[in-house]
Amino acid sequence: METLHRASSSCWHPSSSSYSSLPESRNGHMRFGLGLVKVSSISKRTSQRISSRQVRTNPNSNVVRMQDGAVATKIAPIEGEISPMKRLKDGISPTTSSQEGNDLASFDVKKDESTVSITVVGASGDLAKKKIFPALFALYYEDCLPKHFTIYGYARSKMTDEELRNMVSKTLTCRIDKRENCSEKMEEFLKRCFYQSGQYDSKEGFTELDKKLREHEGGRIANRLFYLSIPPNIFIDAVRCASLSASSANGWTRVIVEKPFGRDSESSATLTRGLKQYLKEDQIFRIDHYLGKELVENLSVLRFSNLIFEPLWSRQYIRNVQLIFSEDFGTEGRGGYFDNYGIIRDIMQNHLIQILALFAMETPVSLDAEDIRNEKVKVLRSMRPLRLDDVVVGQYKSHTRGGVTYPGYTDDKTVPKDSLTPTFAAAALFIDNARWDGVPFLMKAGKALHNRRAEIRVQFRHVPGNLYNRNFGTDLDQATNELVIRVQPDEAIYLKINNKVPGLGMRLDRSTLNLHYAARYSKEIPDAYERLLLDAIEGERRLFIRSDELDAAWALFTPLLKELEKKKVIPEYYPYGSRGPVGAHYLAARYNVRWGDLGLEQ
Ligand SMILES: NC(=O)C1=CN([C@@H]2O[C@H](COP(=O)(O)OP(=O)(O)OC[C@H]3O[C@@H](n4cnc5c(N)ncnc54)[C@H](OP(=O)(O)O)[C@@H]3O)[C@@H](O)[C@H]2O)C=CC1
Ligand SMILES: O=C1O[C@H](COP(=O)(O)O)[C@@H](O)[C@H](O)[C@H]1O
Repeated sequence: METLHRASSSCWHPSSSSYSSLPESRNGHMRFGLGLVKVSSISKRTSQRISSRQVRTNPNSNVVRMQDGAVATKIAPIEGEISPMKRLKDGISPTTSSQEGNDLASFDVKKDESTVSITVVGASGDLAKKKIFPALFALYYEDCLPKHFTIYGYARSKMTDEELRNMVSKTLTCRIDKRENCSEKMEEFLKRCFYQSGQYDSKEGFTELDKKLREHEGGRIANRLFYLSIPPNIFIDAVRCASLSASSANGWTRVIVEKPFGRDSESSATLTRGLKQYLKEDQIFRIDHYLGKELVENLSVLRFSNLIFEPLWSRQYIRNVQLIFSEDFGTEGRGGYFDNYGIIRDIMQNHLIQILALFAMETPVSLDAEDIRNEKVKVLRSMRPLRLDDVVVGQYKSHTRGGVTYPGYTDDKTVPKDSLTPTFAAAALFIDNARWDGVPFLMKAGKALHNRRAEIRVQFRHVPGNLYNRNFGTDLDQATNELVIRVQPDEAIYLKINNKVPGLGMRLDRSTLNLHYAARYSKEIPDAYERLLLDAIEGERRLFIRSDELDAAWALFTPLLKELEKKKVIPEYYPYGSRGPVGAHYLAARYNVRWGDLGLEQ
């Protein structure tokens, strides 16, 4: 039996729909969540053991990966599985049909007959060099890319294939824990990278690209992924030209769109309308790279696969939730972009609100993308739009420390001297539904602060009638439990508890139950872009933003953003490298909240 994907223990990918123990076997096929799987390249002995293995599958992919790296193929559409016809209609690669000795139409993909071409539009840019090419190489190294794949860089800059390879090679690294054959793998990878120069609004440029892609595809089923790594004002031109001149004729065509998705509700709706002139919603993959971060993905696992958290996950036990993002560097080099957006659009309206939605959503019907996104939208639509009163904005100013002078935001040449753009914001948000009524969700995001960190802090209520109250002194808030999910750096999940200090007396102290990833797992954590690129290749939409989610998120922030601009609200200035404006503390105090990241022991 053919193996449809190079079996690899590391490319075991958390695609959505099933995460279950393996199902019963029938004629060599395993009952599997939404469909049947034919287990390929698995010995009889292995298949007997298989039921104890955990499996995940992607509803739009025929490839199913076992936890131990073996590979199986979904062969029959049952119980809501996407039919081969719908796959064709949706632009998902068609599959060949062969009877498999049962009454269900088999649709094994012949891997040799399909290719994936990934075109990085804006290949000469910062994001492409910093994130996209390195992530593609990491996927290649991990054997996660299909057998037939080609990578194209597309941009206006004149470059040869060799020059692109040279540029890309400077950005590639191997994981610390996996260096075997690294340079060999890099060479192989680079040979699969090519370049086409062209304008973003030029059908000719994309027609030329199409011609070259077709040569590489060699008559196979051609699946094409375009990654728009370009400034937003040219998104629509590029999509128009790519879709009209370089869409796949017989496979799927998907487009990854980078943020910003507009500046407010209106511009976002215009962008969506523009994209939908040329693409169907299910071809659009709006990326929010925070959704690809390991601990953000883990949020649902933490909540829904442990008994102890979900019962506490409501207003009944949670006093407040804090979403904190800080960077210890300014906007250096990106001031031009940033000044038009500011921290609320750059971080809060997307990364933090997405985390909040995942954190607060009800249990989805299943792990399918649409079920999860439906629940996220409900949360967003249950929230109150932000009021100016519930927001504090700040901007960093120059600061000299240890003989070094750190520039203020407006010292950047690309930023107007009188700019009021916030580089820091704190906000109190509320979800008006039964689960979260009255619970403040506090957000804080800032650049040029004292550290680089992204975390979720959940502060629990006081223990009613606590027998040990007198051991805590007067500050009872200090004695409540706090769950911290540290997204980065140094990923960890820890729970602050009260504990008796060993000894004959009765002294309590605060301790932590700590799941520190570096200590627990030896494997390096993949970059968010790796996960998201792999998802896009596999047609998994769970970690991408649907247009109604985007609309709901903008509806929360647009009135505030307009008011800030109309009233020309002056930001509170804070020194580069500080903890940010003190206004953030007053805001929190209004809701009886103390930021959890300020204490000595955090
Ligand atoms: N860089 C980052 O860390 C992040 C970026 N993003 C988003 O990703 C996208 C790409 O970002 P980034 O790589 O930093 O962008 P760049 O400014 O580096 O632009 C990418 C490429 O687009 C072309 N380009 C730049 N400006 C223009 C213009 N005015 N008109 C036409 N073409 C232009 C250039 O290529 P050429 O001249 O060769 O055509 C450039 O190399 C943007 O939407 C950005 O907002 C999102 C998150 C983080
Ligand atoms: O989207 C953005 O994210 C980065 C922070 O990403 P991280 O993965 O390095 O935490 C931020 O610096 C940038 O301003 C913003 O556009």
